[in-house]
Amino acid sequence: MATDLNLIEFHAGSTSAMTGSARVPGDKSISHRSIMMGSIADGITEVDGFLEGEDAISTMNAFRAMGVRIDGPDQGRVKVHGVGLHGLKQPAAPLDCGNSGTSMRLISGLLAGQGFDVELVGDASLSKRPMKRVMDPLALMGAQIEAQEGGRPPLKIKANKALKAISYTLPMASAQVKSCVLLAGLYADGVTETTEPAVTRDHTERMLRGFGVHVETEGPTARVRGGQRLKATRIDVPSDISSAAFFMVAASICEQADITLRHVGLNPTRTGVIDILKLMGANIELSNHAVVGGEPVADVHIRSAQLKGIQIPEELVPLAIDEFPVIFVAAANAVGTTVLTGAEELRVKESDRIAVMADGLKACGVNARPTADGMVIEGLGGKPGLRYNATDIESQGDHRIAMSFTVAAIRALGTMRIRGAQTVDTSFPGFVALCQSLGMAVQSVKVGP
Ligand SMILES: O=C(O)C1=C[C@@H](OP(=O)(O)O)[C@@H](O)[C@H](O)C1
Ligand SMILES: C=C(OP(=O)(O)O)C(=O)O
Repeated sequence: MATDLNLIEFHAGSTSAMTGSARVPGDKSISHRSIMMGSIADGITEVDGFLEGEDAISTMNAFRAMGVRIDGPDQGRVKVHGVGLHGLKQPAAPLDCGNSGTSMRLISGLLAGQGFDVELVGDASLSKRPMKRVMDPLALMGAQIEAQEGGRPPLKIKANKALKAISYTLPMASAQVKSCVLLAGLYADGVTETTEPAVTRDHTERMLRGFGVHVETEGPTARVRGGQRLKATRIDVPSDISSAAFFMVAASICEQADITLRHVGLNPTRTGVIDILKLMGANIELSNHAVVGGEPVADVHIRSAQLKGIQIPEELVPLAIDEFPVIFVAAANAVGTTVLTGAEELRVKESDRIAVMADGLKACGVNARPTADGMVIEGLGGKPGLRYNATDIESQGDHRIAMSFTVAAIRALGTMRIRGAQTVDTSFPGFVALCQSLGMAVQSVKVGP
């Protein structure tokens, strides 16, 4: 996708009331993994609630190109006809991971131990993101991978059917790196072990177990023995808490809001955003708790609240890593100062989310000071009636930037134009319709060819 072009703009205006209930689309992390594991399983895996966003579709197309039959998606239903642990075939062309870091990093782990050469490419944003973090452990396992200057995509992976098991301590808190090594570990001789410096999302470990693989976890360490076969299963994908987060903040900062988000995935390695918003004084209640396919879910009820600035606890950072763009919007509307530290990973996402959010908030009249590993934001919420300036925002090829400023517009003085907003389809197809259904004043306007 041409992420640097302005094809779609969102025109978002102030909103004083939000009501209703909604179900946001399926979890992106779980959707990717359902295709990857379904593809190398024995038998047919049926998936419900699959995210029909471009990132998950990139993963789907990559496995189709390696000979896997995948039916759907049809209203969230997908059938993956697994080819078994050693059944993937060499693709005829490079695999296009689009905008998706998860696709490139997890697939490189799965493909490091295959009997064929393969190349992984991505769009302009993905082509700037660091891949050395997965190349280093895979090289220790004996994989041969070439990248561009500075370890950037494209990645060329050489055929190699003799991976060695390793014991790897991750230098950064990254579920993508952990998952990459564990997936490569399925093809290694012996037990592969990862140790993470802080808790990160554990969907890979949970889903591997769902496919009958024995994964041992002990504190920060996960272990998998190579050669275990995966048995096809059913997967019910919960709604993505990262997508729900936009409405948690929207309803919190809106003057009169009372909304419910249904069936949201509440895996404890993902709920940092709820903890952070509650520390800021948000009015969030959970009900209808259930467990689907090994993942906890619940309905999330949010009402308006006067938020206050906080020092964000560092241990919550990896548990809310994708939600910081919209947490910054919450902070901009709080009373007092919010300080984030220990979040340098935000600089290597689809955009540099510290720099891009600070620039956008400053253009809105908010005092936002970026730091090397976070941000200091002086909230405007304490001054009754003070609303920030409406302004134009560039999404910079980053879906979460586009959606965060759509939420920010709730308290803008006039209409905000969010440029390059087509990128939202990577993780949240139907975003604008869902905003409208809850009462937000936003339009999608086609401006490009
Ligand atoms: O494993 C995953 O599905 C993801 C892990 C996180 O990335 P990192 O591992 O780079 O922190 C997150 O930002 C990304 O959206 C999805
Ligand atoms: C960082 C993200 O995704 P990915 O790394 O898969 O591109 C995200 O969705 O915010």
